[in-house]
Amino acid sequence: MLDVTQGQAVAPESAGSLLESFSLEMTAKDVVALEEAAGIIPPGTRIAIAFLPGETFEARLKAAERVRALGFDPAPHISARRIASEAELRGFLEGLVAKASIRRLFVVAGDPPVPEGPYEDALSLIRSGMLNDLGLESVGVSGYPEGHPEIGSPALWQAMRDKRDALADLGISMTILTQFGFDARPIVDWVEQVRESGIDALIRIGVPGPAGVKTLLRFAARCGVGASAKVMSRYGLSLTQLMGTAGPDRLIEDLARRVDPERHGPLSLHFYPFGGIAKTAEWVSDFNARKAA
Ligand SMILES: NC(=O)C1=CN([C@@H]2O[C@H](COP(=O)(O)OP(=O)(O)OC[C@H]3O[C@@H](n4cnc5c(N)ncnc54)[C@H](O)[C@@H]3O)[C@@H](O)[C@H]2O)C=CC1
Ligand SMILES: Nc1nc(=O)c2c([nH]1)NC[C@@H]1CN(c3ccc(C(=O)N[C@@H](CCC(=O)O)C(=O)O)cc3)CN21
Repeated sequence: MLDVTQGQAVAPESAGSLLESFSLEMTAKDVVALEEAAGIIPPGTRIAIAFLPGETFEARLKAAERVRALGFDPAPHISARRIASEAELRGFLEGLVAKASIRRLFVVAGDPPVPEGPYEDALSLIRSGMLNDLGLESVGVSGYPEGHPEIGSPALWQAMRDKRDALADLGISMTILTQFGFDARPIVDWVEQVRESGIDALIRIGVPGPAGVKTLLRFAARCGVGASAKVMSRYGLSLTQLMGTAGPDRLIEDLARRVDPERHGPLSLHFYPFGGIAKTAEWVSDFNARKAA
C-alpha cells in the first residue's frame, strides 16, 4: 500500500524505471533453473554469476556460456581473495571472453580472511593489468548501504574512490552493486552519500527475491546483513512465523517513494533470488503486471 502521508513526492513511474533494467543473480548450479525460467526474463537482462566456494571454474564458465546462449548478458563475479594464481585468473578470463563474450564483470574481495593467492582485494585485481584489453564495458564493485561487519567505513569509502580511479584509468565504466538489504531508508541515505562524494556511477540496489523467513535470515547472517524484527516487520515478515514468505514489494515501493532521479542519479534493482531464479523471475513479471493494471 502506498503511503503518501509523509509529504514526499510519489513518482509512480520510478518503480518502473527501477525495474526497467533490473539484473538477476544465479550460481553455477542454477543453469537448468535458468533455462526453465528463460521465457519470462526480458531478453538482454544482465545475469550475474556468483563466485561461490566449491564450484569449479568449468561450471562457472559453462553457466556464463549458457546465459549468453539464452540471450542474456552474463556478468560473472570474481572473488579476488579466492583466486589462487595469475594463471588461474587468466584462464578464467580468457574462457569467459572466448565462450561467453563477456562485457561485464563484478569484482569483489570475498570473505576469506586470508587471500588464497596474489589478490588481496578488488583494487589489486583491477590494478593487476589482467582486466586490460578484454573489451570490457563495465566492472561492478561492491557497495554497503549498512556498512560491513569487518571493514570500517573510511576503508570502504577509500576503496570505492580508488576503484573508481583505477577503472577510469582503464577506460572501463564502474557500476556499483550493493549488498542486499531489507530497509529502504539506509539505502537511500547511502545513495545520497555516494552522490555527495562525486561518484555518479550506476548503482544497482541489491534486493532479495521472494523467499521464506528462514532462508532470508540464513543469508542475512551469512552475509553480515542486519535483519532485526523491526526491519523484517517493515519488510513484511514476522520473525515469529517462521513459515512466512515475502517478496520485496514493500521495500521496492518504499524505495520508489524515496528516490528522486534528479538527486539520486542512475539507479536500478539487482535481485538476489534466494528462493530460486524462477520464483524471482515470476515475481518481477507479476509485480510489473500489477503496476501496469
Ligand atoms: N557484496 C557482495 O555481493 C559480496 C561481498 N562479499 C564481501 O566482500 C568483502 C569485501 O570485498 P569488497 O567489498 O570488494 O572490498 P574491497 O576489495 O573493495 O576492499 C575494501 C577494504 O576492505 C579490506 N578487505 C577486503 N576484504 C576483506 C576481508 N575479507 N576481510 C577484511 N578486510 C577486507 C580491503 O583491504 C580494503 O581496505 C568480503 O569480506 C565479503 O564480506 C563477498 C561476496 C559477495
Ligand atoms: N559477505 C558476503 N558474502 C557473500 O558470499 C555474499 C554476500 N555477502 N552478499 C550476497 C552474495 C550472494 N551470495 C550467494 C551465496 C549463495 C547462494 C546460493 O544459492 N547458495 C547455495 C544454496 C545455499 C543455501 O540455500 O543456503 C547453493 O546451492 O550454492 C546464492 C548467493 C553470496 N554473497
